[in-house]
Amino acid sequence: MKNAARRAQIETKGARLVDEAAPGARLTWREAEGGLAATVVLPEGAPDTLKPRIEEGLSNLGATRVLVVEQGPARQPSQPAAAPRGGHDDPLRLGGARRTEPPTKSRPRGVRRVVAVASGKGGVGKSTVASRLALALAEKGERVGLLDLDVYGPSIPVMFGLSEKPALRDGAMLPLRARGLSLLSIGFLVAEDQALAWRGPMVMGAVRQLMEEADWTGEDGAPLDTLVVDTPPGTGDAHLSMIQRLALDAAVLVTTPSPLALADLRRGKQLFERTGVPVLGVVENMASLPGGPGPFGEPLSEGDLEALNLKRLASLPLDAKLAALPARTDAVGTDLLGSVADLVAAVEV
Ligand SMILES: Nc1ncnc2c1ncn2[C@@H]1O[C@H](COP(=O)(O)OP(=O)(O)OP(=O)(O)O)[C@@H](O)[C@H]1O
Repeated sequence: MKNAARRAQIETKGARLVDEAAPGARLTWREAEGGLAATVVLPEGAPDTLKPRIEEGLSNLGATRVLVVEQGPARQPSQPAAAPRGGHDDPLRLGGARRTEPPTKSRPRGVRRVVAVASGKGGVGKSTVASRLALALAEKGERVGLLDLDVYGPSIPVMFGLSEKPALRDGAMLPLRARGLSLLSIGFLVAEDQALAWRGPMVMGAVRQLMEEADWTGEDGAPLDTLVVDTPPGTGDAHLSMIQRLALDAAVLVTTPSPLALADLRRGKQLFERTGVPVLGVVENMASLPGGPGPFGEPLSEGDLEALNLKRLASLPLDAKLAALPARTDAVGTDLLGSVADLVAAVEV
């Protein structure tokens, strides 16, 4: 916003308005759409009537965009993000080159529990595990959503045969439905082959929209029990910046048993724990073929996992049924993740 005096006026009046309406709420501003966008985090348990009041008040003051969210359950404070730097770890500069303040964690609207599925490298089966885990939770009677934030290769649209753009309700993006799941993907907002060509801030804008401006509440008004998040592969700044913005309740790591897996697992575990997110353990993928080890060699040893203080949650074989799209209506491997689903369903929120 060019006019500094006007900006200062909006910020001051906005701060007073939020302070009076909801003492203890946090208000942050950022430049957006040629003006000022506001994000307000209300204290846990704030009455629902506050949100529209604050949205209207700040819009009337001149905010171009207002997002009001409720604080998730208390957890360890997160470390500020490492300085964004681009380069190998962050080719899209998703770290947010212009960020000047630590990000605010937000809990997606209409969601009780958020679980990330993550891997240090691409192609290890993260989306395969995320989609089967979501279906396995749904088979257990949970209301489940799957959020695909994999900017490097969003697979959910193809996996579930979806190509429509999400509808909007009161400015919030509504998930699509398939196989009993609520689904949103970066691939619904941008064609898969275009995602990498996008400039970093544009990609981050789409990611933010999916994380903060979606409403997962069902048509009957009930929230999701669990939102499974398929995160982009990696343990760099891009990843850190993304997970710092989501109020995650737990994470599941996915790996193949390659010699480099241990270093990846260590980095992945550290990344989540640095931001106060408990890691439930590891799903080892493509770990075996009938009668022997899989293409990546022997499974990870108990000793190695113990040294990392990580539990093996499941060990999936290289199997055509896991290569099949989860949109198929017959069983496609959810049985293999049943115990992981039990563990996730037991995560207290
Ligand atoms: N256990 C398995 N058995 C057979 N095929 C598998 C198995 N796990 C994954 N695949 C196949 O391997 C490919 C990569 O899997 P997937 O897309 O899940 O990996 P990813 O880690 O999410 O990759 P990306 O980082 O590119 O998103 C897919 O074609 C998938 O069907």
